[in-house]
Amino acid sequence: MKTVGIDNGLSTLLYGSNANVQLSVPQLVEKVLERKEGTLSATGAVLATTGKYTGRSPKDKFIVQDEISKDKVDWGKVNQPISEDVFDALYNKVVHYLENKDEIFIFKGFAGADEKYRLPIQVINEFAWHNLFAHQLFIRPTEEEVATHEAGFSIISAPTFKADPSIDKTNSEAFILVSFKKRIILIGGTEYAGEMKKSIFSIMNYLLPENGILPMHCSANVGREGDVALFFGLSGTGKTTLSADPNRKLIGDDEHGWSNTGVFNIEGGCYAKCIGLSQEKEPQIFDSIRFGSVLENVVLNENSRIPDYDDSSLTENTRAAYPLQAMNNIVDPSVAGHPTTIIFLTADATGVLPPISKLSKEQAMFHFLSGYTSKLAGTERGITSPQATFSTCFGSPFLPLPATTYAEMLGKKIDEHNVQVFLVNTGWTGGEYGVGNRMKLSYTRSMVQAALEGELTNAEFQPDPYFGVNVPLHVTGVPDEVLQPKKTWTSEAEYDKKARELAEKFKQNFTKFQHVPNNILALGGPTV
Ligand SMILES: Nc1ncnc2c1ncn2[C@@H]1O[C@H](COP(=O)(O)OP(=O)(O)O)[C@@H](O)[C@H]1O
Ligand SMILES: C=C(OP(=O)(O)O)C(=O)O
Ligand SMILES: [Mn+2]
Repeated sequence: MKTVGIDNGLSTLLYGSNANVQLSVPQLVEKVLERKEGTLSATGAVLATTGKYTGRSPKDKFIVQDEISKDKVDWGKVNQPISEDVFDALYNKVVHYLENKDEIFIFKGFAGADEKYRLPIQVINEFAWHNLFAHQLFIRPTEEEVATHEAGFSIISAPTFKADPSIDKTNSEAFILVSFKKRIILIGGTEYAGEMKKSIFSIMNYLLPENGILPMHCSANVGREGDVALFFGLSGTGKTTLSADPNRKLIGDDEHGWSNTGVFNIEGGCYAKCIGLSQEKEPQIFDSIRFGSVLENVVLNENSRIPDYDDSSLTENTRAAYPLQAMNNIVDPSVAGHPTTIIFLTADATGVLPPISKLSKEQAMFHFLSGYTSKLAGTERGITSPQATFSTCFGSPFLPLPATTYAEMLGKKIDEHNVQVFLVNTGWTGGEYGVGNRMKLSYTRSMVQAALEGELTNAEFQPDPYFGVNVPLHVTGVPDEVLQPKKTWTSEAEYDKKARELAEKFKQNFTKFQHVPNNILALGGPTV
């Protein structure tokens, strides 16, 4: 990908005497312990807590509105504008702040596993553990690549620098600012490491389409026959969990690009939610949490240093960050062919969407643009129980361009490669949130397996009475009644009421897509 070398006054940070450049994992672990930023778990993972900000803070995220971004970005609540002056003033303060620290940490690497499209990035951190996170999550360069590395985008992260909204014109003490002109992401006031990875994803969502590549908020894996599957979904819907499959090689757990030759991971590591994690239910993830992994807001037993994954006292959004290489079943480098199956994951808190259904082309476009799901507890600030949301492309917080840009690209690719698309509800069953329960993970896994291994190709289907999507009557490993939401509710009348309400919400939400062809709603939307 085309890149520009940036200096932008960064040289005082990059070449300052306090700069620790490209430390190795063990060196970073030592730094974390020496600086008392974190502690060590029984398996050698580094544990850090993040204080007040234990999830992303969307209200504190801004994009600089300048001549480059002005007419491209889909401005609004997700992509809030700030002026160049505001950015520059904060930028100068943060650089000055970091110049005066005893030590800072710099990682150079890449975003994008396909060498043709990769973006050289550098991450400049106040915290050693954040730099370790960058090392684990982004793509590591070889020694030769470091020597010639010229960053095309930089993250500067100074969590202990707090903005003053009245002077700095931010929303709070925390800020995540992106300048496409200066090619800088400036983060302050928050210690949540996820801001770094998701802001690189956000800029890739801006840059990749310029090269004809579709960026996607999805996980990806590949089966024995080379069959690639994508799992789109908002946070907590199961991208990471369901893509870690002993029968399939992992490509990546969260962010991918789809080029003319196939899909590639944007990252080099995974960032798994680990609340309730157990070796029995999620062995691949559990066993990847080893030396140098980062555990964020996980509580350890004081003595044994064994993580208590059931402890949500710091947040529901506890996380583990580890490199792909920590898993034993991966594609390396994370590049593969065109997908044959796409799964849209939704966590429906109303419990009316069927747990698995097959979508027509129009239904696929309708559901991709709708992006109906729930925000689950913890990932975003202020969310403490599932909250229904329509998140375009199953990733609206990360999309600088209009949703239709991505949807049109996806539609073309689905046609061109004859991809089958399923909608999988990993959310509630037997009633809405509070009454019913979350779908059993083992059932969801069986449904996914059926979709990926051809069991559903010639299966018997019945259209859902409200959404028209095709629901299979049988799936190996799943009781038949689980497949029909109505049969799982104690009151059929209650189910009908909720389903109708949700269908209405879908239609209401879709009115925002004025320029989308009518047949998408007519043929792809609710049937009531
Ligand atoms: N039926 C289900 N399908 C997928 N995940 C489930 C299911 N039921 C519970 N979970 C839990 O929900 C969480 C999904 O998180 P994760 O896979 O990290 O989501 P994402 O990667 O999309 O953010 C995990 O903690 C997983 O154990
Ligand atoms: C890290 C995040 O998402 P995911 O759960 O999809 O990894 C996030 O949304 O901050
Ligand atoms: Mn994930």
